[in-house]
Amino acid sequence: MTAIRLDGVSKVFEGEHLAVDDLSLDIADGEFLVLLGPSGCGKTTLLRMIAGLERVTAGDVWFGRTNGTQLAPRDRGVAMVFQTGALYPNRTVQENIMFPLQIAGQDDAAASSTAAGLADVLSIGSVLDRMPRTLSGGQRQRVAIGRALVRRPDVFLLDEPLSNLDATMRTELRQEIGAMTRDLNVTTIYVTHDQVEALTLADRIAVMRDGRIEDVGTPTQVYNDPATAFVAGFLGTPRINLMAATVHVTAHHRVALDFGTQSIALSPTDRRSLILRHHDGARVIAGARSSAFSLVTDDDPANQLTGTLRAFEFHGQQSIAFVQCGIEIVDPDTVGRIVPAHAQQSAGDGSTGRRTGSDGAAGRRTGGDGSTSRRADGDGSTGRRADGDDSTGRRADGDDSRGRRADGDGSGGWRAGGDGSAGRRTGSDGSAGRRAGGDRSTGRRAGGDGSRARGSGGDGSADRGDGGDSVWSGTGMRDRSASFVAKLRSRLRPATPPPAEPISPPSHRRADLVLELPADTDLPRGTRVHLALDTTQLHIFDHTGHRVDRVTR
Ligand SMILES: Nc1ncnc2c1ncn2[C@@H]1O[C@H](COP(=O)(O)OP(=O)(O)OP(=O)(O)O)[C@@H](O)[C@H]1O
Repeated sequence: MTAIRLDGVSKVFEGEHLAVDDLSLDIADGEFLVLLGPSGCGKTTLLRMIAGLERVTAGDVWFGRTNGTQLAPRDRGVAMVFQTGALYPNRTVQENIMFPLQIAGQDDAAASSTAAGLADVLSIGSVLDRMPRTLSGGQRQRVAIGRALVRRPDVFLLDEPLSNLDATMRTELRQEIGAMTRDLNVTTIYVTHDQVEALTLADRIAVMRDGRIEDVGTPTQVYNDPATAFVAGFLGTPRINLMAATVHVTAHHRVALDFGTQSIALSPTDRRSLILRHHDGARVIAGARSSAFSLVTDDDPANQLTGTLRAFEFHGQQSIAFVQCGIEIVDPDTVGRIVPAHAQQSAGDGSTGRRTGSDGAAGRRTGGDGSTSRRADGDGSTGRRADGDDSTGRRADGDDSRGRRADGDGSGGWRAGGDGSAGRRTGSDGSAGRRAGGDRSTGRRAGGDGSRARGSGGDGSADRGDGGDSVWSGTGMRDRSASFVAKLRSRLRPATPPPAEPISPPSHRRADLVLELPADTDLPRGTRVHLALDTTQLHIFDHTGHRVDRVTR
């Protein structure tokens, strides 16, 4: 059992591929934290850096008061379960589970008894003598979990453990993982791109994009009060409707959101009105989940949007309506994505912010067009050697990048409103203190013996790790690499002055509002529909996708 602190952690893969970008986060002792995000955002890389299976290019990983950045995997008190629980094929279920205890020197009788007890808890007591090849996928994952937990690790890491299971098995095992980790009170980090798993399991969810945390909070917070348009779009089915709007301030300081052919008024007492009335003409994004809309009749005086029902789908429990209102709909996946400087320049013709945005993002992540340009700028390794700076350089660069981001956020004149730093801010604000190790720490602590050696990777992760590599053990080397990361980042986002438009403009990929309606709603296609919009349920983002009203966790 231990708290974890990630302090400015970055990972650069070969080819200047920045997979994790200056990420800071506190995870409380006993907390269940879910890393949620789309494929390729850096979740697994981050998990592997915590496990010691991947070198940290810059930053530090703390386990309690111990700086574990240089610790070998087996010395971290960490156990990890992978997507496909790798088992020893020639050992029975019981032998698989008891193996870590045997390695630790426990006698066979005691190890066997502990393994059998744990197998019962995991509902695999009846298959103790079976070989792994005869098990279902769900049973195999249970064995892998048992083997990881048998030595009571301080930290339990799970990387998409349910992704190969069918829906029923996922639900079942998901609930068991939740119950078991709470009973054991082990600090758990769980990687998934499945929002249901995240919302149902987590004490807190950290939503990642492009190697950074965009938002972190309880499931209710990130769902009901998302810090960015991307987070709002990632959580919830159907996806939130993100409508491009222009702020219109009347002579009487009333604020309306103008969607082109139609508009809605905000209540004068709405706190967003108080912010937006200073931003007449600003482009914003109004996010409304389906629940914010209700079907009304034409003469209803409420704030209304009118449209034509283009399609209507029966989904059993409810129906989904696609309503054309002539409103530009913003794609949550691209809004606010940072465009590398070279991609902006090379886009040149300005024809397509959209294309620039996605090329830029891909380039940065895959070393596609982006890496070519970067090399032209100068080789990363040369920069690193030439720099050869100490930690001061790193901190200066780091601060610089933070400041730059804050500037960038506000480039649309939104500095007073949303600074968009919620992820970073909440990630490092000592939220550990808030959770205070959970109310559930007592039982677990009483049960464990607290020894660090205890949890040394029951899954054999120690054998696979490279965290003890002596090349990386020198402080100077790490600081130089930190400096390298800062340099690399500065090429992605130029330091000063901030580019006029560092953020890819929102792209609009669909023209329908998507609404959930009762299953028995009877509406033919082509019907003219009137939708009342409850503006108190609106989330309003600036053009970079950050909330205009500050999100504090
Ligand atoms: N060993 C590696 N060498 C180079 N690039 C890598 C390596 N491992 C991961 N990457 C890249 O780093 C980025 C982050 O990968 P990572 O596996 O951490 O993402 P993820 O969020 O876990 O994705 P998924 O949900 O698909 O597993 C990806 O673009 C990936 O291609």
